[in-house]
Amino acid sequence: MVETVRKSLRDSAAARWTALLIVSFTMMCGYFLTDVLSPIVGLLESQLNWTRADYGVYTSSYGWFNVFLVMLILGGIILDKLGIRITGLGATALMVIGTAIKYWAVSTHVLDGETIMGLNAQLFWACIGFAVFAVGVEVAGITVSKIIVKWFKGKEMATAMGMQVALARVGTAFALGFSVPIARALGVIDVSRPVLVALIGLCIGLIAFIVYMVMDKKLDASEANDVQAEISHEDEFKISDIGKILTNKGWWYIAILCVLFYSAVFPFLKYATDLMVNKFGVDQNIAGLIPMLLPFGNILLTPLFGGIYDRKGKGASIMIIGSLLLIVVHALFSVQMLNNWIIAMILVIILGVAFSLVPSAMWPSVPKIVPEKRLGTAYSLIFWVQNWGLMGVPLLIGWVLEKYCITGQTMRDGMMVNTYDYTLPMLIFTGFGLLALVFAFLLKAEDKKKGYGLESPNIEG
Ligand SMILES: C[C@H](N)C(=O)N[C@@H](CCCCN)C(=O)O
Repeated sequence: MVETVRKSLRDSAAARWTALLIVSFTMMCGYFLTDVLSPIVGLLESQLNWTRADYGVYTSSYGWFNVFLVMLILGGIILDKLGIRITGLGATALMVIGTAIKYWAVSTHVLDGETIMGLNAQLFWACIGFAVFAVGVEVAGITVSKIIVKWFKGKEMATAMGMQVALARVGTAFALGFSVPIARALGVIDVSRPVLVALIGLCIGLIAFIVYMVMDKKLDASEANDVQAEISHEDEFKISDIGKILTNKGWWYIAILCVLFYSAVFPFLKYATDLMVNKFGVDQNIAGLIPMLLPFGNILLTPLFGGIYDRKGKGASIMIIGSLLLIVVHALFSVQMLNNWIIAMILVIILGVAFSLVPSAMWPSVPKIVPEKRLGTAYSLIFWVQNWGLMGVPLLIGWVLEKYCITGQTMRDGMMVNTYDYTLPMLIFTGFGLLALVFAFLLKAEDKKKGYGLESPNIEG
C-alpha cells in the first residue's frame, strides 16, 4: 500500500505569508485609527476647544473598558475557548462600531454646549467610541498573535511577528503623516475627516478578516487528524490555567517590561508632534513628519531583528539593548539646550531602533514561556497590564503639562494657545526606560535559570 504524507496548509509558504498579510492589513487599519488624532492636538484645541488635559482624557479612554471592565482578559479567555475565527470577527466588528461612534462624536453639532459626567459631551462620546474601538483592536491584536503562532510555529515566527508589527507601524506612520493634510484638505479644516478615512479603512479591514476566516478553516481541515491527536494529549484551556500563567515569574517579567517599555513609547508618540512644535520650534503643519520617522524605521527593522532572533536567538539580550537605547533617547530629549530639529530627527530614528528591537524579541518570546493552549490568555494578560500604562501615562503627561509646564501663550491658526516646556514629561519617560532595563535583565536571568530558550533561535532543525 502506498502511504501518502498529508501536508498541512501551513507547510505552504505562500499560504502562511498570505494569511499573515491579510490579518496584518486589518491590524494596520486599526493602528491608523489609534493615532489618527495625535498629530492634530493643536487643531483639536482650536476647532473643538480640547485642552491638553482633555486630550489626555481622550487618549486614556483607550484603556477604560479594556482595563476596568477587564474586556481584554475576557477577550483572551474567549480566544482560548472559542477560537480564532469567532473572536477575531467580534473584535474587528467592535473596531468598526467604536470608530463609527467616535466619528459621529467629532463631527456632530448636536452635542455643542452639553456636558456628560463633567466632560464636554463631544469629548465624552469620542472617548466612548475610542474605548469600544480599543477593546476591538487589542483583542484583534492577541488574536493575530495566536494566528501567527498557529501558522509559523517552528518556522519564521519572529520574522512573521516582525512583519505584522511593521505593517501596523505603516498604519501609525500614515496617521502621523497624513492626518493633518487630510483634516486640512478641501480648504476647510475638519478634524472629523481623518476619522472618516479610518472608518472606511476599518470596514475594508473587516472584510479582509472574513477572507482570512476562510483560510483558517482550510488550515484546520488540513490538520484535522493532527488536531484530533493533540486534543487527546492536551486538555482544553481551563479557567484555572490563568493561575498557572500568573505564577510564572518569566511571564511577569515580560508583562512588566512590556508595560514600562511601551509606556515610554506609545504615550510619547501621542505628544511627540506637540513636542516638536513646542521644544524644537517645528511648524505644526509638518511637525508630524518627524515622529513619523519612528514607525517608518520600525517597518524595516522589526522584521530584520525578528529574522536575527529566528536564526541566531539572543532574544533576551535584544530586549536589553532596546531598553538601553530608550533611556538614552528620552534622557537626551529632556536636555533643554538640545533644541535643534535635526537632533530631534536623530533621536526619533534611534528610538525607532529601540522600538524595533524590543517588540521583535518580546512577542515571539511569549510562546517559549507559555504553552499554546494558554497563549490567548497569556497575551491578553500582558496586554491588560500594558493597557494600565497606555491609559495612565498619557493622562499623567497631560496633567503634568497643564499643571507644571505651561510657559506662555502664542497665536496659532488665528487662536491663542498655550506653549509648553517638555523637560519634565521627558524625564518621566526616561524613568520608565530605566525600570524597563532592570526587568529586561531580570528576564535574562530567569531565562538562564529556567531554560526557556530565549537566547536560542526559533527556527527548528
Ligand atoms: C498596543 C498593543 N497592545 C501592542 O502591544 N501591540 C504591539 C504588537 C503586539 C503584536 C504581537 N504579535 C505593538 O508593538 O504594536
